[in-house]
Amino acid sequence: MTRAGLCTEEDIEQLVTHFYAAVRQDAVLGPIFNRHIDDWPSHLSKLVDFWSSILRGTARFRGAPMPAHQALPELQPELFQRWLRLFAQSCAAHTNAAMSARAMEVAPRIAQSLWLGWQQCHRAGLPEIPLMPMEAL
Ligand code: HEM
Repeated sequence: MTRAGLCTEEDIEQLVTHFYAAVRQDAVLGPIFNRHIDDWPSHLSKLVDFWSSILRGTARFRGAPMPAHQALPELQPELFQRWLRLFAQSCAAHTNAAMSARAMEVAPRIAQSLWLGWQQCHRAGLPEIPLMPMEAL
């Protein structure tokens, strides 16, 4: 299967829309996202580009996730874990199981990398706090 054959743009739009609707309703993550994001349509469009680049190899994404997350002062491992649990729920609810499986391989690795980068920025010299493995969430 080519990478573009894994899923359609519509599949990705559905996943991103479902996930960020859940995020915005989440008691803990919702207020953080709503504090930092003024323009939701533009955020969702950027996230569709992000996942399209990863899952379909379209190379459309032009952002910089590491500095964007390092600029969020309130990040903690529990927040990444909560993000991953919600993302897993949105993936499980999607009709394209192959796409969801791939997204769930990639998302924990990106979360780990963003959390490591955040700690290097905000906890330099302190012991690294690991994220819990996905199976334990
Ligand atoms: C604790 C968990 C997370 C929180 C609270 C969070 C929050 C945010 C917020 C508020 C923004 C917008 C920043 C801005 O435009 O000023 C953002 C951007 C973004 N997030 Fe997250 N995020 C989390 C985890 C993740 C993970 C695990 C991924 C990927 C798997 C991800 C992917 C992205 C991407 C691609 C952007 C756009 C970055 C850019 O503008 O270049 N986020 N996130």
